[in-house]
Amino acid sequence: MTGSDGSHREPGSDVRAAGSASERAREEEERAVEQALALVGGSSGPGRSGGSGERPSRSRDPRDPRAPWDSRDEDLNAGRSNDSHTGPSSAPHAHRSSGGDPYDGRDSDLRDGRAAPAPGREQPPLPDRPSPGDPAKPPPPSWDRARAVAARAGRGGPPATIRLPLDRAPGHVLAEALGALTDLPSFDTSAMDGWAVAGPGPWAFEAGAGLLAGRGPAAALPDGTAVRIATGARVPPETTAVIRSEHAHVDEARGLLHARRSVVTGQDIRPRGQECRSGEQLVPAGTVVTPAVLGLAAAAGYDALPVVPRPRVDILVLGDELLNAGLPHDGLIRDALGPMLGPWLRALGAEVSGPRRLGDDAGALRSALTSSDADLIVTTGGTAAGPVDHVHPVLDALGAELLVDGVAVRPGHPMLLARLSPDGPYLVGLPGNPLAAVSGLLTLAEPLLAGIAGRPAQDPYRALVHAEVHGHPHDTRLVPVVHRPGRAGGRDHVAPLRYNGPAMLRGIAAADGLAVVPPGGVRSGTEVEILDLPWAPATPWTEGCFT
Ligand SMILES: Nc1nc2c(c(=O)[nH]1)N[C@H]1C(S)=C(S)[C@@H](COP(=O)(O)OP(=O)(O)OC[C@H]3O[C@@H](n4cnc5c(N)ncnc54)[C@H](O)[C@@H]3O)O[C@H]1N2
Ligand code: MOO
Repeated sequence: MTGSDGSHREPGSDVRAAGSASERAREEEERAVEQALALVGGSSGPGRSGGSGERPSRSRDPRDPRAPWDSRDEDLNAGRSNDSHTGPSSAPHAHRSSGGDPYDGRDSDLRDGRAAPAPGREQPPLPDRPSPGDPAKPPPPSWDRARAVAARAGRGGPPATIRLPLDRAPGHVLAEALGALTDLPSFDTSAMDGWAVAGPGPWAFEAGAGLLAGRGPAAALPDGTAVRIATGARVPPETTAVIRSEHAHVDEARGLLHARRSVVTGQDIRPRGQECRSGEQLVPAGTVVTPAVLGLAAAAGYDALPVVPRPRVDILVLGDELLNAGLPHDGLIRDALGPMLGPWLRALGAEVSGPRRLGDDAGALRSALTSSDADLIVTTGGTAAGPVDHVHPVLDALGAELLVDGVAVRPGHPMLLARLSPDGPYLVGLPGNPLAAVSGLLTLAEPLLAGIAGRPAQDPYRALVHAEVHGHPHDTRLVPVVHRPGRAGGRDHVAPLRYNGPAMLRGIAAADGLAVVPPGGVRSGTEVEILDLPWAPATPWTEGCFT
């Protein structure tokens, strides 16, 4: 397999000056570390990145349900500041030159030797580069265009509909609008435990349990009388109000009921049809079936729901160097993608089979592709032009149509989208570098699956960022970020995370989104487009997130 990140320094590969001469020197060094961290978005808090007191806000949804923040960012900060003084992992930030932190993606982005543009600065046009392995290939599509192609491909087929019993419907997308099958409530209902009364009081009443929920219709209530009633019971005809038991005085001796406060006609009665009338649309087609939608559907009379079947996805993991268990040894490494992709794809609404580990075996890949009955095959690794990178040659041999062959995005530029045959499965080829694979998953697989599943595309939104994020000279960068609340009247913002190199998962593991950084980069205090990760609190619900 092709090694892609030979130029990366591993955390700790830079050596910090040990044993500073004086306390002041140490303080100065600490300040320098903080400044370096701020430049790569690894710093947070007052006086570090931004530090102006202005807090950018998550601008998508003012009703953002994100809970007030817990210890997450404190933990991250603690980790960082500890690292910056004692841990090996921050050493590169302390001593790197302004040329680039190995973990902000710049060094891998700069294999062609061009300098990273300063955020927000206009870039001169650059000549087209050859794509991996094939100098004759046209330049790859932009990140936006690649996503649009994938989304359109997903929406291409005729929408399928199945009916699933309620307990199997969560996480699916409604194929049709849900109309109420009944009025809700379906009869006039008491909203409180108390007394149903007719006309002005006091009211004569009879002893006994009175009217309970779930019983048949009661006789009409004569004027001047009252009957005990439970919450949820049918209100008898001619009832003018319900009086809560705590607002009623019962004169047992005289058999009379008195109201302790004035009675308003209709009080504490839920009239039939208050929430909806039969046939009224409750939720539109395309809605994800959440637990709340299930409850509403059940209340409105549904036993089964019309939904779009989940897209079926086969995962094929390529690479002879991969281990399924234990510690890396003898040049072999753990497969990080097999364990990650199944749950991630389920969270995107897919029904997943695999991962199957095929090694670097073109024959095995070919027969796995031709025998698959999935809607989408996701492969990992083997997308580049190394001696055992078999994805392109096998797709060529099968006559597959390449819809996207490389994308102008870092990491992940060798990702691809193909269709094996006009009616056959799609294939998303994820690069082997783990963060590059995440990039391919969100750039190509996510919009394709959303299209197949009838799921509405994630609304793009922007959030403020309190750090400069450097851009690649000509490609979009996807950078792991975490949302942070504004404190002390400040505004919510996102903090870019370190350890965002193509071969690293440490940054994305702490992230709840990816910043979409345009080639010009992003200046501190401005907004950047955010792609939510499936576990971000505001992401549309899917069953996969909960199972
Ligand atoms: N001549 C060129 N070579 C490469 C280029 C290029 O432009 N020209 N691009 C590099 C980039 S960027 C990437 S990304 C990789 C993509 O290569 P492949 O998709 O062929 O991936 P592999 O070579 O199979 O693996 C790359 C890297 O990732 C490790 N890997 C693979 N699978 C896994 C896994 N399941 N879990 C953890 N790690 C995995 C693998 O061992 C390699 O280190 O191509 C570059 N080359
Ligand atoms: O830069 Mo590659 O696309 O490692 O991901």
